[in-house]
Amino acid sequence: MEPVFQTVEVEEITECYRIVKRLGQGAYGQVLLAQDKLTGKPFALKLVRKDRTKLKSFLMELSLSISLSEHPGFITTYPIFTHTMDYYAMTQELATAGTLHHLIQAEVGLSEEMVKRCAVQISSALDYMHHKGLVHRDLKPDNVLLMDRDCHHIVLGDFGLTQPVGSFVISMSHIIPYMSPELCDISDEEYLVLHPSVDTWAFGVLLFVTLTGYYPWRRAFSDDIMYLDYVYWLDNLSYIPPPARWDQFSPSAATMLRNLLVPDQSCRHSVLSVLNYINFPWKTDVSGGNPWEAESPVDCDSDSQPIDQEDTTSNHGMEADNPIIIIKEEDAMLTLGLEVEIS
Ligand SMILES: Nc1ncnc2c1ncn2[C@@H]1O[C@H](COP(=O)(O)OP(=O)(O)OP(=O)(O)O)[C@@H](O)[C@H]1O
Repeated sequence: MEPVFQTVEVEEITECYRIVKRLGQGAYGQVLLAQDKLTGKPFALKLVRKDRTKLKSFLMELSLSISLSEHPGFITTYPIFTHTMDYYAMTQELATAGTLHHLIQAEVGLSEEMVKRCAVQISSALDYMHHKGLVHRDLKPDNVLLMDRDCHHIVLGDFGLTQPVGSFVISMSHIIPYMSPELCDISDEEYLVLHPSVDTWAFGVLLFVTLTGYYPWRRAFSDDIMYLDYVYWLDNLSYIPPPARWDQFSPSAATMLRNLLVPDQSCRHSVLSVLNYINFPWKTDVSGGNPWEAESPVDCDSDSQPIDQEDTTSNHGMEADNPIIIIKEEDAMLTLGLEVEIS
């Protein structure tokens, strides 16, 4: 990839920027609200520690972020690479309303209208990436940045894990609820050939979370009872009621989600398939009869393998709730008036 940015080398980041506060903290660095010392313009400054990140990886993320900026569904990243003694830094447009994660109310979620607005914008952004041959790989509410609190304009950020379709992916050190079954299932000696359907799965989980305020499961793996309940339901749709929380969705929304959350990745529908359901209600109409009658199975090409089914009979029925946990570390820091330390 050709470098498309200007390089700035300074001893300390505060030589160029005035740090206002911390916006977020990641595994490899932090994101700060900063102001350009010359123009006073505010922006987000993403700092990554040099001792935890390879220069090549950082430049790859920077280049990808800059090139995706041309689409309105992605955060604008400015073509500047700053490095100090300890950090690599990139500058981005400020998402003034925070992230989707901050907005979701645990055990409640968001209004259907807002979720639909998000669904349209996220599906368009993901479809754009997929057509460029890229997989985001880290779609979750923390990486959906908001330009307004009503979600009329939202964008995707954080391309630290983004890779081309067909890349080899090794097992991750930790598993999160947004990871697809094939990602959760990579053993230490194996790798997965990356496909856009991992984003489709994460998108399905994100819609579930935003509509309910609950995770559907902790991880899409055979040791998770809620995931096993879901898989068991898929195989017995006509005979058993939906697992907990799924009864909050209208049959249309449940079909939409099941088509995204197909355990067999080759049967997952595209992210744009959600648009077919936009004009239908997504939450259950409690005044009606049983909306769960006459369910049809998940669509799957006739060539595709059937869903891998374990005997989960004994696991049927929920034992644990999974409300989402909202950590507002930066809010707490602000309330306490703590300084953001930065060299
Ligand atoms: N452009 C931005 N405007 C406002 N806030 C931002 C912006 N970019 C990131 N943030 C905040 O910083 C947090 C971390 O950002 P980001 O995910 O890019 O960093 P990261 O180090 O890759 O994090 P992680 O390791 O969790 O993936 C976001 O969840 C968000 O709260």
